[in-house]
Amino acid sequence: MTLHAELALHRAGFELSVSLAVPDGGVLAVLGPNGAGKSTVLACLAGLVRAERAHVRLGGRVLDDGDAGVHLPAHRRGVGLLAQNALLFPHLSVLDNVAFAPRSRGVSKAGARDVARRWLAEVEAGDLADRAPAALSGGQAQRVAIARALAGEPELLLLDEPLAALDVDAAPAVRGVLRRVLRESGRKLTTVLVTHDPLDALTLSDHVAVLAEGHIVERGPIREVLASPRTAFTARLAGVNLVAGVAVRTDTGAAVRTESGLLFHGVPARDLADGDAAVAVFDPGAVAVHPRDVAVVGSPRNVVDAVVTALEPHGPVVRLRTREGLSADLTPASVADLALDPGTPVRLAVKAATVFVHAAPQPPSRRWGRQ
Ligand SMILES: Nc1ncnc2c1ncn2[C@@H]1O[C@H](COP(=O)(O)OP(=O)(O)OP(=O)(O)O)[C@@H](O)[C@H]1O
Repeated sequence: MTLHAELALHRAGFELSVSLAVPDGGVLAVLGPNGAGKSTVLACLAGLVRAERAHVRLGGRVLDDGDAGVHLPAHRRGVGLLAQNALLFPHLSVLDNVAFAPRSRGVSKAGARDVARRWLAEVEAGDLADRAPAALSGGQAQRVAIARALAGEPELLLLDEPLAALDVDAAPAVRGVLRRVLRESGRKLTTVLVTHDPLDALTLSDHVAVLAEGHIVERGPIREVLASPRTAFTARLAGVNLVAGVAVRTDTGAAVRTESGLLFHGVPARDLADGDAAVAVFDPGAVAVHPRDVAVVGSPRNVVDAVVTALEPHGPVVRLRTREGLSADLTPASVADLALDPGTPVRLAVKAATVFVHAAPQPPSRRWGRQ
């Protein structure tokens, strides 16, 4: 079922205003920093929190229509919610936990158990049917919780950080199960997934919406959003550098002027206009690191003084992080040659040809100001 939702509410120091659409069978990942409003969006969709302005439609059904005073209770929404923790009923066996949802829809006890067995097999937990929840590992319990959510035959599945509580050994298997049940051909399950983990977003979803301070600041196919990040949050997810400011046209292309007056030169996107909020995006591999006291050779357009804060292994290279928020990738040999340590002052150089300048979202306060 296609989901259309428009939600707005405010709390002390927090305003939420989002509209989102997920096509029939689509998986939308909602990403964003702590406190951005991700769980609040899910709670509104699940009917657990009542937004001040709410229009939510699932296929032909209206779940919320603030103007008409419609607010369906959670149990009448046809929505399955899977949280970080499995939250199984401790006094019921695994089989009866999963059978609970079809039972509540009026299916006979034997029929509900058949449905439960089918779903347990689907999540590779058929052999756990007779266990008590207390006798399950975290990964097993979460698989059972997936089966329980799906046995209710929801039209909309809401996943709130479904892998976050699992250890690194258990998460991949459960991710694999989720991926399979979400992608199963012929199943038209519309899903909204809240996650902090870009890997979950990449492996489980088709589209992504990035939420910041209660507003969607980026959205689109996940690979496109990560390829052209417009906010620091998405840049960090994508592992690239991002410098924010205002677009300035130059003789050779464009630059971003930062709040401190620094100009960052690069190749402009086609739709960029002077004065737009803009970001300069570049790969840590494109950043050359020099000692502070030696003149930079060649003619890179962008030269920034920085101070090393951390050196981290990153595959075959070492990722250098700086107090100024920029990262650079170096070989271990260069780190040794340059005698780099936290606290070392350095000079970073980036060629304009490796920097992409494109429009950024307006800060929420400015957007509000215009409405
Ligand atoms: N029950 C509540 N009562 C009052 N304020 C709340 C409540 N729940 C959340 N908030 C506030 O609403 C804002 C959005 O919180 P929400 O939990 O939706 O963010 P989130 O993006 O899910 O964050 P996280 O990634 O940390 O889980 C935050 O400012 C939070 O402090």
